[in-house]
This record gives sequence, C-alpha cells and structure tokens, in this order.
Amino acid sequence: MSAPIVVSAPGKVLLAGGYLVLDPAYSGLVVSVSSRFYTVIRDGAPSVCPNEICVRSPQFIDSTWKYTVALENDDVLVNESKCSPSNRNRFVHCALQLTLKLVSEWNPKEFTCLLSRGLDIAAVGDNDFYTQKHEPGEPCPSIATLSEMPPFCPLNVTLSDVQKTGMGSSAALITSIVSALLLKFGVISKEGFARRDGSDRVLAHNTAQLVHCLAQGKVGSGFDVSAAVFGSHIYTRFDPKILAPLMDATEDFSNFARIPLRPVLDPSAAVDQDKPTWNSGVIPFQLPPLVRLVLADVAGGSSTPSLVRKVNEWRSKNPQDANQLWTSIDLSNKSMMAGFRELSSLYLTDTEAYEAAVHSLTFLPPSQWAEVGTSGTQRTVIQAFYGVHQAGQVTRNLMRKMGENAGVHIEPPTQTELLNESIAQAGVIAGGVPGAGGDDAIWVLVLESKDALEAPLHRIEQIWREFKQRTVTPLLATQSMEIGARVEELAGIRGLERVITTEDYATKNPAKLL
Ligand SMILES: Nc1ncnc2c1ncn2[C@@H]1O[C@H](COP(=O)(O)OP(=O)(O)O)[C@@H](O)[C@H]1O
Ligand SMILES: C[C@@](O)(CCOP(=O)(O)OP(=O)(O)O)CC(=O)O
Repeated sequence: MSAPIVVSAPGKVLLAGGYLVLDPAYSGLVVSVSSRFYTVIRDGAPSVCPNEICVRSPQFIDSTWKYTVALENDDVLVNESKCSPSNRNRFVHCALQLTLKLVSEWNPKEFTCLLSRGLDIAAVGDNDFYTQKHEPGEPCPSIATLSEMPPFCPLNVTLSDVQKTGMGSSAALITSIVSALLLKFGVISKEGFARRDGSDRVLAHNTAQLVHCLAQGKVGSGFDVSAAVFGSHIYTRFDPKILAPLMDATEDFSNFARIPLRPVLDPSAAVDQDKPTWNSGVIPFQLPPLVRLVLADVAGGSSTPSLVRKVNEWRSKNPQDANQLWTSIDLSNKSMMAGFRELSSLYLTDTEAYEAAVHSLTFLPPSQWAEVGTSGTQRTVIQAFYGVHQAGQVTRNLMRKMGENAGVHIEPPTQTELLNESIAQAGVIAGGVPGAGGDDAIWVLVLESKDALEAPLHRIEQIWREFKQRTVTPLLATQSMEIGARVEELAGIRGLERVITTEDYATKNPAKLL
C-alpha cells in the first residue's frame, strides 16, 4: 500500500476590494489565514472496491459519498453511487469528475492501474471554518478557550446543518482535493508543487478554479481559490471567458466528459492567440510586523450571491455614479495597501524605532495617533499607521454608501456599531466587514503588545464579549505566512490521523478527545 497523500489549503479573508475585484480593472487584498482544510488520500482496498472512490467528512454525520469511475471510449465519467438526493455533494463530485478527466488526458495508461485499488479520501477542516456551538448559559468561546479545544472537533450535525464562518470552506476543500489527486496520479510532483510560481501549482490553481466555478454554477472572481493556492496576495481576477466553453456541463456531467480540459488548464499548453489566457494577477503580500489580524464570527449570515446581484444591478443602472464610487474605493484600498508596504519596509530600515512606535500606539486610540510628539523614523511609522487607519475608515464609509445606493446592507447598522466600538480602542488600527460584507463576520487589525493584559487584542475581546446586539465569537485564525496549499505529513498534523480513522467520529464527545 502506498503512503497517504495529504494536502492542506488555507481559508481566506478579503480585507479590501469586495465587489470591485469582480471587475478585472480593480484588485483586492486577500489574506490567507492559519486555519486550513486537509485532504488525505489513501488506497481504498480492502474496504473500497476497484474503480470506486469513497469520500468522507468524518466531522459530520451522514457525510460519506461514494462514486464509481467508468472509462468508456477514453471518456471518464464519475458517477454517484447510492446517493440520496438530500445527501449529494456537488463540490466533491465536480472535483472528482474534472480532476480525473484531466488525469486521464495526461496519463491515460496509468490511470486505470492507479484506480484499481479504489481510493479513500477524507476531507477535514480546522475548527474555525464552522461556528463552534456552546451550551446556553455557558460563556461564549474566547481565543483562549478555542485554542484548548481538540483539533477537528466533531460537529455532531450534517454538513447541511452546520453554520459556516465564511472563511471559504469550499475553496480550501476543492484546492486541497484537486491538488492531492493531481499528486496521487503523478500529474504534478511534490517538488514542483512546493514552488510558488511553478507550473504544477498553476495547474492545480487553474483546475481548482474550474471545479469551484462549475460547482457554484457561476464564475466568481476566484479570489478565494487563488488565496487557497497561493496564500496572501493582491488579486486581480482572470478573464472569465477562459472558462466559458466549459461552463455548460449537464447535471450528470455526461456531455462534459468529451471536452478536452488540458488545452484550457495546462499552463504549458500552446497558446492560441485568439483565445483568452489565464491572466489573473497575484502579487504576494504580508501584513507588516507586529500587526495581528483578528476575525470574529457574527453568526448572522448573509447571502453573498444576492448581495452581489443587487450591487451589480445598481451598477449597471447607474454606471457613472458607480464608477465614481468604485474609483474612490479603489484609491482608498490602494492607499491602505501602500501604507502596509511602507510599514514593512520601515521595520527593515529601523526595527528599533518601529518597535518603539508600535509600543507607544498600543496605549492610544487611533483618534490620538496624529498628535503623538516624536521625530525621525518613529514619527514616520506612527504617521504610516495613522494613514492605514484613515484609509480603512474611508473605505468603510464608501462601502456603506455603496450599500445604501444599491439597497443592501454591506455594513449593517449593528456591524457599524460593533466596528466603531472596536476601532475606537487603544492599539486598534482598522477593521471592516470582509468580502461582500453583511452579517457574517468582521475583521480587525490590532497592534501586538508584549503585555498580555494591556494588549489591544484583550480589549477587543472584552468589547465583543459585552456586545449586546449579537453573539460575537472570535476565531483563532491569524494571517498565514505560508505559501498557500502545501503537502503535509499525516503524523505531522495533530489529531489528523485520529479524525480519519475513528469510527463515528462526528458524534464523539469533544471533551473526551483532549
Ligand atoms: N468538510 C466538508 N466536507 C465536504 N464538503 C464540504 C465540507 N465543507 C464544505 N464543503 C462543501 O462546500 C460547500 C459549501 O460551499 P459554500 O456555501 O460556497 O461555502 P463557503 O462560503 O464556506 O465556501 C458545501 O455545500 C459542501 O459541498
Ligand atoms: C463580493 C465578492 O467580491 C467577495 C465575496 O467575498 P466573501 O468572503 O463574502 O465570499 P463568500 O465566502 O462567498 O461569502 C464576490 C467575489 O469576489 O467573488
């Protein structure tokens, strides 16, 4: 039996550029986070039949999906077997159908042989991807209590009943499944995949984008898949025309099996001058030192597609006003990104002055940052932090205006109240509603402090605990410094082997897993 293949991919948060990033004329700032999705592929025999693939999500009840792979006249068809209509997983089905079809075009001889033992695929997500329930009367989870929970907590509900936190579970899931399958079937190599810009990673990206679009039934901007593959970056979308010929698959994929994928997905395929190419922009990005990203699940829930539809409707009816607003938002977003870059380079130029400036700002609310009396690099650092704060506030105002114009709550009033209170605290730089906004979540950037009790993070947690209008639960995730998707060792990830090997894991008592 061959060694398991394990690939993880991070979740995301779109800090700036929501809606704008759907248009290739604008960019978005997407931060990939420390919380990750894992796919583990093992040979399936003896419990899985030849040419059968069993996909399981052990954290959930009733979450096993079985597929058979048929190869007829060189066409690959992945069929759901014994799936009740209420228990289907279109994202998983699309990932298998498209990736195996690509594999068969790449490696037709070995394809059948590699499937002869069947495959067992387990997919699990870090706790942050799903709202963690707490008993009525018990205090809401804090960062400290969340970090004491067992990894991959059993959720004791079905996948359709779980509440998601908006960190991009489907993009991270698809990226990890697609990459793990491409590795398993030898289409890409571990060494090639480890390189940031190598063709192996780009092939995994292109395939994951196609799978995600087809599973969602639309071509979104793709920032979430891009972050899952490449990590944090400034993203400009690819031309949606590249996927247009592949987007009209039937529900059972039967006509799809005949369309060659390699010419569209392989970055090394010959370029046809008349056809669109994968032209997305990915400029690597990191938050400056001593800046911590904090996320909170607001457990309200908003529908991104319906927000996007209404904003697009307004934009197409009011092109002039919309373009003016878009330009102002874009300028403000760019000023925030430039501020981050300046801060990172100031840290390198004079680390001591940077650290001293950060230390002084942790005791002051941003409204007082402009008046701090210092000189030299320390002053430049303080001004740059103040500039980021101001840009963050301008973007929030303009995004609210966009919501008012389009008749949707991009930053609903309770979120405004929560963010205003949070951003008024000493040592808090900026905040906002991620992505499309609504009632899902908020992000806040705080300065890191050596003194835990005086830390801005501590103050933020207190504000969130005491907020009356909504249950605000912090998430554990911070910015990930990793490359994006990566190959893992099964034994190197705490709790991973246990979640994929324990019977009825979903119903286990989390306290007994500690
Ligand atoms: N642990 C999991 N196992 C299998 N499929 C999952 C899992 N988590 C998410 N998914 C898939 O992703 C879909 C959710 O996608 P979506 O609603 O776009 O959420 P998100 O915004 O988190 O990406 C689910 O319906 C399911 O198909
Ligand atoms: C509006 C958008 O630009 C950003 C949406 O970001 P979210 O993070 O809100 O997305 P979901 O994870 O799907 O809820 C749409 C897009 O870029 O596809």
